[in-house]
Amino acid sequence: MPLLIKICGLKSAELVDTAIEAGADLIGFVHFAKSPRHLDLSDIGRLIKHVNGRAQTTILTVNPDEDLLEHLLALDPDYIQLHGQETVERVDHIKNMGARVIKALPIGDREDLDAVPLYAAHADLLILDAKPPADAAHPGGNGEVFDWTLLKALDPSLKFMLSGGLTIDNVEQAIRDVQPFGLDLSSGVEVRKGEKDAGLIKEFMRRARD
Ligand SMILES: O=C(O)c1ccccc1NCC(=O)[C@H](O)[C@H](O)COP(=O)(O)O
Repeated sequence: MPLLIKICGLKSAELVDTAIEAGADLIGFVHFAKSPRHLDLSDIGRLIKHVNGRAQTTILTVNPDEDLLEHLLALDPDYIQLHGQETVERVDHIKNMGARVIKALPIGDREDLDAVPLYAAHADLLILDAKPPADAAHPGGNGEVFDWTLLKALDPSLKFMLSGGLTIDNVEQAIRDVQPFGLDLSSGVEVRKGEKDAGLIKEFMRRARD
C-alpha cells in the first residue's frame, strides 16, 4: 500500500496545487493563532473549496472548544487534527459530532508510547510527532526529530504516520528504518518558518515516492 503523505501548514492556493500535483494525499491547514502557519476560518474554507476533492483535507487545531469545532466542521474538511492534550473521550465526542479525527501524540521517551495503542482504538489516524521543546511557542511544526528507534517497541500491526523534522535529507532513511503507514511534515519543506517552498515540496515527494 502506498504511503499516505500529509503536508501541513499550506497557506496559498498555488502551493496547495504544487503539493497535490506532486502527489500529496492529505493537505493540512493550521488554525492556531500562535503558529506562523495560522489561517483564519475564511481562508481555510476558501482553500478547502480550492482542493475540491483532489486530495483529502484536515484542519489542525489545539484543544478546540465546542464553538470552534462547530465552525471548523462547517468548512467540511475530511478530518479534524487534534494537536493538544485531547483525551480519548474528547476524540470520541468529536467523532460523534460527525468528524473523522487525526490525533497527534508527542513522543520523547519510552513512556510516551503507552498512549499509542489507547488512541489507536479511537482516532481514525494517528500521528507520532516529536515532543516539542519546553520553550516552544506551538506544540507541533517545530522541525524536531525524535528517536525513531523507540518505535521498535510498538506492536507492528499499529498504523501511524511518522512526523517531526522530516526533510528531503532524512525521508528515505525514515521510510526504510520506520516503515510507517504515512508521513506528515511541515518545516522540512519551508525556507523560513511558515513559508513553504515549491521546489522542496516536489523534491520531498519525489524522494518519498521513489
Ligand atoms: O505547524 C504548526 O505550526 C502547528 C502549530 C500548532 C500545532 C501543530 C502544528 N503542526 C503540526 C503538524 O502536523 C506538523 O506537520 C508536525 O508537527 C510536524 O512538523 P515539522 O516537524 O515541522 O515537520
